[in-house]
Amino acid sequence: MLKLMKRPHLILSCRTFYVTPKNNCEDEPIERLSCVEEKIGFIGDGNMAKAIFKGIVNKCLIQPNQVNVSSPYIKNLDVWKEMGACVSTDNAEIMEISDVVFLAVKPHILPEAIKNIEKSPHAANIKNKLFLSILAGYKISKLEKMLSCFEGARVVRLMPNTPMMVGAGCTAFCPGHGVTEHDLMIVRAILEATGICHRVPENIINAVGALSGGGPAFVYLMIEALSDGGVRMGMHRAMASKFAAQTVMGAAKMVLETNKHTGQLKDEVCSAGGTTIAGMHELERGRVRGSIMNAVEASAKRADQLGGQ
Ligand SMILES: NC(=O)C1=CN([C@@H]2O[C@H](COP(=O)(O)OP(=O)(O)OC[C@H]3O[C@@H](n4cnc5c(N)ncnc54)[C@H](OP(=O)(O)O)[C@@H]3O)[C@@H](O)[C@H]2O)C=CC1
Ligand SMILES: O=C(O)[C@@H]1CCC=N1
Repeated sequence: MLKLMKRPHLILSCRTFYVTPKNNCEDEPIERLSCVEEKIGFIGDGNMAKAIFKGIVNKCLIQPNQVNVSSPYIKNLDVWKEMGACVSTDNAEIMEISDVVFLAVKPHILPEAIKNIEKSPHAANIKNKLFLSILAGYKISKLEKMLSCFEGARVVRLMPNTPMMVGAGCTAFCPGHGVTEHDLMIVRAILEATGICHRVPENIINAVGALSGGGPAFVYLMIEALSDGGVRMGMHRAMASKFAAQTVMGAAKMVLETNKHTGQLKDEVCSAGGTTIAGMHELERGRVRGSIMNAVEASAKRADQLGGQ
């Protein structure tokens, strides 16, 4: 609260929530910001950076001109300029002019992306930055070591997903050393404006990445397969795809809003001797459950490899 006294505009825009801690969650009662005044930078301008940008701008948490973005090819940054962001091919410049810096490159690119920044003329002004890493696999200790050349650098490791773009994201985060209460307020403001988030211990972040970080891809495959099945049985593609997506969204809402066990919800659809149980039998024969569990396990193990653990 002491820090907020110096920032009266933030006190005016605070709401207080309490999130009940659950297994694997380390959520704390904390004041919430309804707008973020800091400059937000993205090192890397790919799919995930765009999803976060669109998600927070759509919710008016920030204005587009608060955002700075860098990546190697100026032509690729035109789309960001059109959206109102400030762009550069110089990662050091974007770090200098931003308060909060998303590290949004592919994991194997990070060393190259920050390699020469220390020697750049901008380096002296890269102080007291909050770095938000969305990189799969990279441990906080490794990131803190890589960024230790920047005075006052703090790191929060996040595992987001692309549905943040449409306000339906799902992110776990884990703060590193020296992260302040105000840093956490910024992190929560960004993540809650774009979906749900929970603070977790770092040792489960790779599991989260496998389930919800990459999970949308698994679900798109399922939607496509449902749609293909509908087409095979005579539906037109456009209708089949729309019905498949709406069905997945409806089923997800039932799980989230009825509080019923998924097994019970499944039983409520399967009539005795009916149509759905005939389809369920095929899915079980195809070992769909085991395949999905294996997919999550393989993704989590790959994240361990990417992080060199
Ligand atoms: N996609 C997802 O659903 C999720 C991704 N993540 C993580 O997010 C990170 C980014 O993934 P994603 O957005 O999918 O990847 P993308 O490939 O879409 O984006 C990476 C971006 O980094 C740019 N880039 C390449 N080299 C540099 C450099 N030296 N300096 C600055 N920028 C550079 C690329 O530019 P160019 O294309 O011109 O090479 C590209 O725009 C990854 O670490 C991933 O693990 C986490 C959760 C979900
Ligand atoms: O596929 C990947 O490596 C990234 C991390 C989670 C989702 N996409």
